[in-house]
Amino acid sequence: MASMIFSDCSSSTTARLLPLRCHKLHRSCSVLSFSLRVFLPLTSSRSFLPSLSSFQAHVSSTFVSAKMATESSAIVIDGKSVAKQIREEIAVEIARMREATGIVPGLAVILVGDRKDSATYVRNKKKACDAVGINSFEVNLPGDTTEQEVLNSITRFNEDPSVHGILVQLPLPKHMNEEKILNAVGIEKDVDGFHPLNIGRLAMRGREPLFVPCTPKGCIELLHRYGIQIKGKKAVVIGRSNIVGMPAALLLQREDATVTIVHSRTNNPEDIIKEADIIISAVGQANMVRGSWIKPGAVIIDVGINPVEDPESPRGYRLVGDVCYEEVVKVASAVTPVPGGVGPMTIAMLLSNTLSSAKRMHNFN
Ligand SMILES: NC(=O)C1=CN([C@@H]2O[C@H](COP(=O)(O)OP(=O)(O)OC[C@H]3O[C@@H](n4cnc5c(N)ncnc54)[C@H](OP(=O)(O)O)[C@@H]3O)[C@@H](O)[C@H]2O)C=CC1
Ligand SMILES: Nc1nc(=O)c2c([nH]1)NC[C@@H]1CN(c3ccc(C(=O)N[C@@H](CCC(=O)O)C(=O)O)cc3)C=[N+]21
Repeated sequence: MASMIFSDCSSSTTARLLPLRCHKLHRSCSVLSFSLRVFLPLTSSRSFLPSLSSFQAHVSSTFVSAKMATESSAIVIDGKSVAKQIREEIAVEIARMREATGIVPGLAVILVGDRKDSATYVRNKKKACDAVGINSFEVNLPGDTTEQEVLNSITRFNEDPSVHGILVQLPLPKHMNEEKILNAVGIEKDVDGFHPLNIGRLAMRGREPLFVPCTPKGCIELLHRYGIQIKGKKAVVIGRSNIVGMPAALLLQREDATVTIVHSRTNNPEDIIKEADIIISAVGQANMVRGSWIKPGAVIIDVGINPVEDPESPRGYRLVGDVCYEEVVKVASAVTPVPGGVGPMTIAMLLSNTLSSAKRMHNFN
């Protein structure tokens, strides 16, 4: 996690989710002078999962024309609710598979070292597995363990038929060769989608990866489920890491967006970002993207998870995104909050990849 910092943005009003009636009708929102398309969550026909929508059941159309509100005008893309819905869909599928075949999907997580944030993520993944009926296997190794010991655990899980997905929690301790370790995960169990063969296939036209990395997949799934068109749009991805930025850009391109990547050496990033219809930010800098950088009506997916000091919070800090939420919510047409945006989707996609893996291995559709 990035170190804690104060930011101007964090000192203004606290970000709040819009009430659902604002998503639905928009009559309760005050109106500005220009129109925009308002996006409603929907069970995407392109979704990898069957249609099952509880919180959307009352919403009949994909798009509703509406006016932009003067304050807190953007639609809040509610990743927490969408992730919950997806987990429910996955649980139904897992039960169906178990009843038909007796097979229960299994996910193995390898955690090396004692980083608090990593331990929290791993705990949350285990809870999520339990809730949907995935067996979870966990290996905790001390920070000073050898690379060989990590490789041994991977080999064991590669050979274990009750394990359908293997995740090595990142970051690894500095003395370890991340490339060597990630390469050891069998490609058919690479539910993180970090194996170079999966990433290579993602990058190539006409090739299909066995798994798509969870966080970028979660970003695209949110766009689909909110009926936000990607094809033909100008998209900017901020950040080019192997686990988020780069695969997010590849996925957007596969969805027929025209994609630009902004990174730490980009000149005049604001000018490039201002052109974008869709922005995915994965930087790790609290509140970096300001309202003035955004084209009115743009859609913003904020991947950043940044702790900022907050004496009023029980933990002494709270999490904010890369985007100055209070500012962009007034300019964008839709935005993901932090927390409650992309984070829960990452875990939902991990469960989904694990289920797909088990189905593929056992030829179950
Ligand atoms: N919600 C979720 O599920 C997840 C959230 N995260 C969060 O997303 C954020 C990014 O994670 P990750 O991709 O692993 O981070 P990395 O540190 O690996 O990558 C950050 C990227 O941002 C770029 N960058 C850094 N500073 C700037 C800047 N000022 N302007 C433009 N680009 C910049 C870097 O550029 P360069 O390449 O030039 O160095 C790099 O490409 C973090 O906050 C992390 O906690 C991560 C994974 C999952
Ligand atoms: N091999 C590997 N795969 C990963 O997918 C991976 C990883 N390593 N290392 C670390 C990052 C980070 N990551 C997150 C997952 C969920 C939330 C999440 O659920 N966040 C909640 C908030 C949680 C809280 O309050 O602490 C939210 O945004 O609402 C965040 C971050 C996965 N990562």
